[in-house]
Amino acid sequence: MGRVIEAHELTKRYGRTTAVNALSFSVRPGVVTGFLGPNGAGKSTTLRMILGLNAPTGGTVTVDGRPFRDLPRGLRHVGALLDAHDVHGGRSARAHLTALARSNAIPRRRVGEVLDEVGLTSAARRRIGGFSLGMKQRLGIAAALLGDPPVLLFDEPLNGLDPEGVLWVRGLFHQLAAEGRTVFVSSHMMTEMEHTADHLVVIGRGELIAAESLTEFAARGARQSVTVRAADPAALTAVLSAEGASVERREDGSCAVTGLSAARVSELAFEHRVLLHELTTETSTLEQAFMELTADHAEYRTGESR
Ligand SMILES: Nc1ncnc2c1ncn2[C@@H]1O[C@H](COP(=O)(O)OP(=O)(O)OP(=O)(O)O)[C@@H](O)[C@H]1O
Repeated sequence: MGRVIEAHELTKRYGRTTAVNALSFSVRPGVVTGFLGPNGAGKSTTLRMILGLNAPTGGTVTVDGRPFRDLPRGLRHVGALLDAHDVHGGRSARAHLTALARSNAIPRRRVGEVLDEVGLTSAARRRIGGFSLGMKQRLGIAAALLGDPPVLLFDEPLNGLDPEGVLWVRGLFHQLAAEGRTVFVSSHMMTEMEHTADHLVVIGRGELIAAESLTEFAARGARQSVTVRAADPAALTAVLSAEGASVERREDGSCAVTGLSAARVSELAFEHRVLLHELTTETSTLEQAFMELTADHAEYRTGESR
C-alpha cells in the first residue's frame, strides 16, 4: 500500500544559504526510515519539499513517481506532523481534527478513531492551548493518521514525549510500517533512532552522508577495541605489537588495543607471564558512528568559531 518517496538531486537555497544540496535518496514502504542529521542539516526543509510546501531550487522529489502537488486528496495521500505547535490554541482537539477531516473530505468517524489511537479521547474537548508538548505531538500524530494515508512523515515526533509516550510512538511507527506504509521520521538524535528506525537516511549540511540499514550503519562504528590494564604496560605493549596489534598507552596507565580480540590478548599475556588487572571489550556505539560521520558536516558545533 505504501509508496516510494524519491528525491533526486534535490536542492534548496535561501539567498546565499544552501539548506539542501543535491540530495538523492529513496524511502521505501514497509520499514521505518529515520531521517537523521545535526541541527540545521536541512531535514525540515526536505520534508517541506516532499509535501510541496517549499519549492526546490533544483532537483525533484516525488511520492509514487509524482510531485506531491499533483496528488489529489492531500491528507489521504501523505499524512505529516511537521510542527506540533502549529495549531489553533483556542480550539478543542476534536474541533481541530473535525475541521481537518471536513476540508480533506475524510469521513467524520475517523476523528473519534484517531483520538482513540493516540490516547487523547479523554482530552478531546479541552482547548489545545492548554496541552503539554507531548499532548500536542499526539494530536499532530492523530492529524497525520486522519486520512489513513499510505505515506507518513514525522518531523522530530519524539520531542516532548515522556518515556511511556516514546515507547508508544515507536510501537505505532513499527505497526504503521508493518501495515505496508511508508514511514519517514526525522530526528537530530541517534539515540532516538536506535530503537525507532530500521533504515537510515543521514544528512549533514544539506548533503547525503549515508543511506543504509541501521545494521550497516552500526557496522561503520563497530571498530572493537580492548582496554587492558597490565602490571607492566611496556612488556604487554611489546608482546601485543609483535602480534600485529596497535597499542595506544593512555594517560591513566591503561592500554587501548585494536586488532586483537580480548581472548587473544588474554592468551598472549598468559603465555608471556604479564599480569593483567583489567581486560574489557569496547564496542563503539551507533552514537559514535553518527558523531564521526557527521563531524565534518555539523552546522553548529560547540567550540567552533564561525
Ligand atoms: N525560510 C528560511 N530562510 C532562510 N534560511 C532558512 C529557512 N529555512 C531554513 N533555513 C536554513 O536552512 C538550513 C536548514 O534548516 P532546516 O530547518 O531544514 O534544518 P533541520 O535539519 O530541520 O534542523 P533542526 O534539527 O534544527 O530542526 C539552516 O541553515 C537554516 O538556517
